Amino acid sequence: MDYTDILYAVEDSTAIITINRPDRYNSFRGRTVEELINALQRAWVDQKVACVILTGAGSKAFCTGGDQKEYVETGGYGTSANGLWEVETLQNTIRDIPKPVIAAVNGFAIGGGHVLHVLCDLTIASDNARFGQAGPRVGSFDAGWGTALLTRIVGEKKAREIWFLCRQYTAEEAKEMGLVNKIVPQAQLMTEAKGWAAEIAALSPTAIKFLKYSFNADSAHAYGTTKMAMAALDGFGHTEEAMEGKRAFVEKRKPDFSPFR
Ligand SMILES: CC(C)(COP(=O)(O)OP(=O)(O)OC[C@H]1O[C@@H](n2cnc3c(N)ncnc32)[C@H](O)[C@@H]1OP(=O)(O)O)[C@@H](O)C(=O)NCCC(=O)NCCSC(=O)c1cc(O)c2ccccc2c1O
Repeated sequence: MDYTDILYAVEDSTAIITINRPDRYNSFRGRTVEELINALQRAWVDQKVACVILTGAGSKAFCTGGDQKEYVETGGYGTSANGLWEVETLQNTIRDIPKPVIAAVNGFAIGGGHVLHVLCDLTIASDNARFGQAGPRVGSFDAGWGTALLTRIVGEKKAREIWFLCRQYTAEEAKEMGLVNKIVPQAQLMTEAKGWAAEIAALSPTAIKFLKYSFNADSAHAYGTTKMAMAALDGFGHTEEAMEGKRAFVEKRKPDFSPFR
């Protein structure tokens, strides 16, 4: 597959997947999601690869979730070549790939982009990183993994705060919540992430695989909620309420959800 929205490289034993849409703050559309799944599958089968780093191009954003401009312009995020919108498959692939995935968060991890880092096994953040959910502000909800795993990491009250208030949190605040393993200056982010990946590469891949699957098994029940939420979003995304949120973002104004209470 030729990539337009991401970059893929293998350095030593680490696959580096970079979302490459900096002009859209590395938000994703159907094509991006399809390419990310393909890249993760390449890393999955490549025997040289022990670990994956997921990051974003440029200095502003790791990933800001669904491409709101695309949605307002075209009525959707677009699909894969097979006609499916495969974000659920992307999320499951991050969980299922038997190799650790390290999020190297180099700026905003917001909305569906925040959920991607939550799904990653480890998160290294640059000192300018900002974390948060945005769904309720733009008429969306990336629930399931996005709520259940977040709750496991930060606890019920904080997870509800993150989703219900749509605030942004600094790298330090995210680390205090347990969302981040380490913070480094932005210039050192990839070196640090590659260092962690190299440490993992020196260990038994089979032990790592079964440990990852063991961690996953303990939260696997949330898959059902993810399916329900994604199916519900299919219907909700085109409602006037949801479109008010998306249009407001693109038009750079506050949304008015008052007619929908
Ligand atoms: C990330 C921000 C907080 C940054 O704010 P800041 O003020 O610093 O910068 P700007 O807002 O001016 O942004 C700079 C520039 O980038 C463009 N941009 C940023 N984010 C996006 C985006 N998500 N889509 C498209 N474009 C984006 C922005 O328009 C500016 O461009 P200019 O041309 O004007 O210079 C802030 O940008 C922000 O809040 N961004 C939006 C975050 C957001 O709402 N994300 C989507 C949430 S919904 C979602 O992610 C989602 C996930 C799923 O998995 C789904 C699954 C199934 C169905 C639906 C899903 C879904 O909706």
